[in-house]
Amino acid sequence: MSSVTQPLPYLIIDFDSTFTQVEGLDELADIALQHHPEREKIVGQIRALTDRGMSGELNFSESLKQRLALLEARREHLPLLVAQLKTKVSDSIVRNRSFFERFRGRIYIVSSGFREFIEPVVADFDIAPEFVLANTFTYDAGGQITGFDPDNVLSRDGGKIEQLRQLDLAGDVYVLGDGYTDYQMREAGLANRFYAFTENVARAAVVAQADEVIPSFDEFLYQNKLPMTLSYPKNRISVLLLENPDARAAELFRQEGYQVESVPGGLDEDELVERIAGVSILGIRSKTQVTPRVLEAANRLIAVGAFCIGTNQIDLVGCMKKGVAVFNAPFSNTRSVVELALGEIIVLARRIPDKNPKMHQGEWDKSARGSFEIRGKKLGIVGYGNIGSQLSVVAEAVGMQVLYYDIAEKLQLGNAVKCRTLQELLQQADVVTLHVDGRAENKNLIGAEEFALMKPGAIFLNLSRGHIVDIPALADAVRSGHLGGASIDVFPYEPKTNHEIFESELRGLPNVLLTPHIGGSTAEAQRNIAEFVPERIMGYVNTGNTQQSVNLPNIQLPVQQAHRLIHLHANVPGVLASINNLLADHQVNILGQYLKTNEHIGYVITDIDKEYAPEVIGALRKVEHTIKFRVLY
Ligand SMILES: NC(=O)C1=CN([C@@H]2O[C@H](COP(=O)(O)OP(=O)(O)OC[C@H]3O[C@@H](n4cnc5c(N)ncnc54)[C@H](O)[C@@H]3O)[C@@H](O)[C@H]2O)C=CC1
Ligand SMILES: O=C(O)C(=O)COP(=O)(O)O
Repeated sequence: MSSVTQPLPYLIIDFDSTFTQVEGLDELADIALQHHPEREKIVGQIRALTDRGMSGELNFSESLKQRLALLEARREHLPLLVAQLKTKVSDSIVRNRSFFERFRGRIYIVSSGFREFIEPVVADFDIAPEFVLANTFTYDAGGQITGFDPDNVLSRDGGKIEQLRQLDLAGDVYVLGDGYTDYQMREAGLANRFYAFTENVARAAVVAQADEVIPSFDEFLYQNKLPMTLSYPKNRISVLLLENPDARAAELFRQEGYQVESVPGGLDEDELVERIAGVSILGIRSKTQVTPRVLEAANRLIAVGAFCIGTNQIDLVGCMKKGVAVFNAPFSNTRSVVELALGEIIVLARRIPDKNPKMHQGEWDKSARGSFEIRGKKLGIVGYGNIGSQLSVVAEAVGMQVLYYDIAEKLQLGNAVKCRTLQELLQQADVVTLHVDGRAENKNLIGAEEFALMKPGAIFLNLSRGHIVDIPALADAVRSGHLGGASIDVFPYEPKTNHEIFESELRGLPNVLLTPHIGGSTAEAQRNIAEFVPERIMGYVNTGNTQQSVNLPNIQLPVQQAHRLIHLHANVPGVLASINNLLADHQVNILGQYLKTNEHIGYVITDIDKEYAPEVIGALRKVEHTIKFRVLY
């Protein structure tokens, strides 16, 4: 509920690459040269000239003259251009359309572009022709654009300065633009402030001169306490991505208007403590530990995205108590792990890990010794969750008999047989594969005793978490020949980057297949994860929806009505009553309310009418036991 406290300054807004995402003349060239054999070359030349003009490298009228000469455009191309530009208005301008309508008469478009295409585009935003100051084209008798009206001040060097001087505006003047000529109005003392608008293009020479750099129009409105469509500028949401999630993740966050930074590889605790201040969204994979110390240093964290399945690396309760939502991708790489597990079972059953290196050394070792089919063999799945149960289906399809053991009651798929104890499973299975989650209690779930229970010659797989298996005990079981082979994808310590050496006593053991934690590393899985997690996080930021959050009470919310109050609080009696009493005292009309609690926190969402006194918000922030509070509109 921002309210305008002072008269709006005059806003001088540039058109090309500010009001719209693109340069009008570049687009016109695209249209006019559509069937020209050298179209790409000429469009490229025009773009280069635009850039040189915008960054101050080439004087403006020269750049304009050269561009128009290359253009070969005609009058009938202009309606096409206008239609195209209407679809390319900058997102944050479109979002705040009502601002332009409300402040009609205070906003000028001052542009070295051309009135013929600017006027109809900005008319949709209630900007009248007399508030558009721009060049005009000249045409020959046949309708070909021949140049520009040289009497127009805007066609000359320093044209914007002269134009603004002629306007002689009384009161504060703020200029918003992406080009050097926009800054020059401020330099000439005709504007009080220059805002470099970087939503579409950021030019270093321009940014360097700006009073403020605004990655969106929302940011301008927010800084000046002006009414805006969003409750918070998205460009203020900063994302830190670690461990190389698929590039699609950064792309989606950027499209949303967030500021994204990526660090290849992982960061250790100290490094992350250093980096986390100011970060709103942290994206990690299985390696990065989000510890209590990291959370203590996280002063703006809204959400953590685990771009994987496992979340044992995250202090989930600590996040919850801080009101930080954690989301993962619970099924995006399930199939990838299953396929790898199945392949490994076959590869180990044929002793390929021994045979393959020999072949590379030139040694021909043809023999059936120790090799067997997997058809009819017993596969023991420990942990019958999403991966375990999917593997069960696929393994039966290739003729294996499936046994499983899970601490939770699970739906038995196909002909799988449930074991009542882990020991029962270990004693019967020809192949034992681990798919439990990485909870701390599972540390060393499989050690010397468990290996001893397995059948002689049994094959063992771990694609779950490294700490589940006692590695020295596994190495002994392989060395002694008790195990027929093993395939290990996850390790108690895993290198932070691809440049670090992998150390393990499993290296060099017979019929042992070692993989660098790649169970979920397929193009399909990584792409799916990179879409799934950002979508959940952006949904949470935009609507408060916590569905599929792994640590906050899950509420799937209906479409927001008017304004939405989002309140996370310690789960102690009386908080909901305090909120509702406060709303009642201020006569706020509640349109809908949704509450869910768990043992630590309560999550309450209240949709209210738009009309309320602004002090309600301040009072709600102060409700005792509040962890996080925000308003969405
Ligand atoms: N190698 C890799 O690249 C990947 C590894 N993973 C790991 O696989 C794990 C499992 O993934 P999902 O099947 O999706 O998880 P899930 O949560 O659906 O299944 C885990 C199952 O293990 C059971 N469980 C936990 N502790 C147990 C124990 N001590 N004994 C028997 N059962 C136990 C749970 O009750 C649950 O049914 C993940 O938590 C992750 O650590 C996941 C994806 C890729
Ligand atoms: O999904 C998981 O839990 C995994 O173990 C995969 O982890 P990663 O994304 O490869 O670090």
